[in-house]
Amino acid sequence: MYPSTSPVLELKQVSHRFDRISALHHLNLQIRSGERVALIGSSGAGKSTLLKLLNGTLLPTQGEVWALGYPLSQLSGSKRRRVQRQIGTIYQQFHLVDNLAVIHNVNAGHLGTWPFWKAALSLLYPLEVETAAKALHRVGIPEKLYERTDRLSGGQQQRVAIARVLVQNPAIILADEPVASLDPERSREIMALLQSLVQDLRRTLIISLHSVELAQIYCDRIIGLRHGQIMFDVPAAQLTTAMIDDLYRLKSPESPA
Ligand SMILES: Nc1ncnc2c1ncn2[C@@H]1O[C@H](COP(=O)(O)OP(=O)(O)OP(=O)(O)O)[C@@H](O)[C@H]1O
Repeated sequence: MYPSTSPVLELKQVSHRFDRISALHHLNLQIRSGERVALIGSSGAGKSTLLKLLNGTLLPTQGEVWALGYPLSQLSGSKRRRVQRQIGTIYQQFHLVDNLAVIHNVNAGHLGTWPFWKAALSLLYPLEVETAAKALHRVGIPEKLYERTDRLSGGQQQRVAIARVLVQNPAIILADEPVASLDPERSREIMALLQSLVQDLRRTLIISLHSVELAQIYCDRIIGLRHGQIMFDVPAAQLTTAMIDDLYRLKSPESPA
């Protein structure tokens, strides 16, 4: 069992470059179990890159990312995948298979643990129906179990993506702008759902958001990223207008007017 006092995610002097673009520079960060952390900052600040480093989709070009006590870049493929199964990710574009019934998309949460034959069989005769139904019930759309996914609204599709993560049952949930495609009311509903799920299930949430307001309402810690660096890392209640203005300012102070 992973000790609850240790950080569940840790970045030690992490930098990441894409060829000539330096996306993140020398980040140091610790995230503890149960925290709800929002990443905010302008387009291109490095939020998605940071989330990809945290779930091991990308390995840093410098430094080390530790997840649940393991240094990701030093793990063999199978060991890294085992740690990655403990980290579920939700995306802006849902990443669902449109022409399949909802149950198959929810069951995709088992793909990290099911052998190939089981996944293939389940496409013909859905397996673990009760688990999928429970997850859909938890996200508020139990009646959609056998509906074709592309017949659902954007908000409902995001609920399916969240149900898939529930089935995966990870310790950590990452969300990359999960409400960016939704209207304000649907955005608040999805944020409230994520907040209640991670609280009830005692999970950790790291979420990138374009809305500072949503970050303040639904998260307890806010990290501001600017040009690949951490500008601030504060409890949500301590975020000030000046900090927000500084974060989204178009020019840096040293730039000529
Ligand atoms: N695959 C890639 N190849 C090259 N450059 C990349 C790649 N992915 C991201 N970048 C660059 O890295 C920097 C950080 O991008 P990133 O997507 O992490 O920002 P972001 O804060 O998530 O932006 P947004 O809010 O628009 O999603 C940007 O300069 C971007 O152009």
